Amino acid sequence: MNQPIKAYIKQLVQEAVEQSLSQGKTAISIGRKKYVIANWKMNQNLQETLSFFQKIQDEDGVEVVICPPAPLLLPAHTQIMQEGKKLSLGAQNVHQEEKGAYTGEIAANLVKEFGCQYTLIGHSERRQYFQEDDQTISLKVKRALQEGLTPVVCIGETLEQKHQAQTEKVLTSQILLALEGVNPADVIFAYEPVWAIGTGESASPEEAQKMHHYIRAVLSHIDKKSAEQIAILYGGSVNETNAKEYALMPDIDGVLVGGASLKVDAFQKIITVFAKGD
Ligand SMILES: O=C(CO)COP(=O)(O)O
Repeated sequence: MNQPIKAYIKQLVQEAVEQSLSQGKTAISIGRKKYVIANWKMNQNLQETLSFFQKIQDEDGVEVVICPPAPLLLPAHTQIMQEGKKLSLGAQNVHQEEKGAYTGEIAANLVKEFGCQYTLIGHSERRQYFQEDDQTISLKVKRALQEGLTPVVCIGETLEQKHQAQTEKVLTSQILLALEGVNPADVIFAYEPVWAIGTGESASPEEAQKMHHYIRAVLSHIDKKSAEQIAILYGGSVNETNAKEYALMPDIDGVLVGGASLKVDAFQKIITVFAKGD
């Protein structure tokens, strides 16, 4: 990273920390749309998917998005249409190019055609196992928007970065690079501390709120109005028992759920928590 960007990030971190500390609470915490998003990762087969969509119920006041593995998008879409439910679909990843010789990759326009309105971008598992860096993620965000998909950009620090007190710096850099050349209002962010994913060790609601507030403070440096509107979701070991505590936090606008989204009953309870509000 070049020096001017580094200096800019440092200045942003300082200002955002000060703003975050001085306000304590975000002024505008109501009126934002709520989201409950399921990330099935590489789980569920066709039969399990059809059965899930038969059983799961939409609820007013919350946008429910399911992100199944790519080959299950079309059957899921068909099932949702048949059931007439208000459920949305998201891809777990899309490629940054429109089309071409990229064996095994997934085109954004194709998932859109298969009924997706959303796509996850930059999940930590993509960053870790598929070497996705912030530059690639930035291109993917642009591609998703070009194809009419809403990107759900995943950001978060590793355990090592947390221990080195790097969290704010990491998040700031991830946010700035993801939003390069993009209208922030078109994006959803998911704060997923890497150390909390699939470990059963979730960030406490207070800890998550603090980071969400920080993320919103960084966003307000880019565009104050958008920052008040952007949904910031928490992800990392969310389940039907702890969801309520996150829902009570003013800067947490929903959750991105892995393991607990595979079980209809658990996931339905999480939807209800966010539909009812606090
Ligand atoms: O990675 C996640 C969602 O994208 C979180 O996974 P878990 O809910 O299984 O921790």
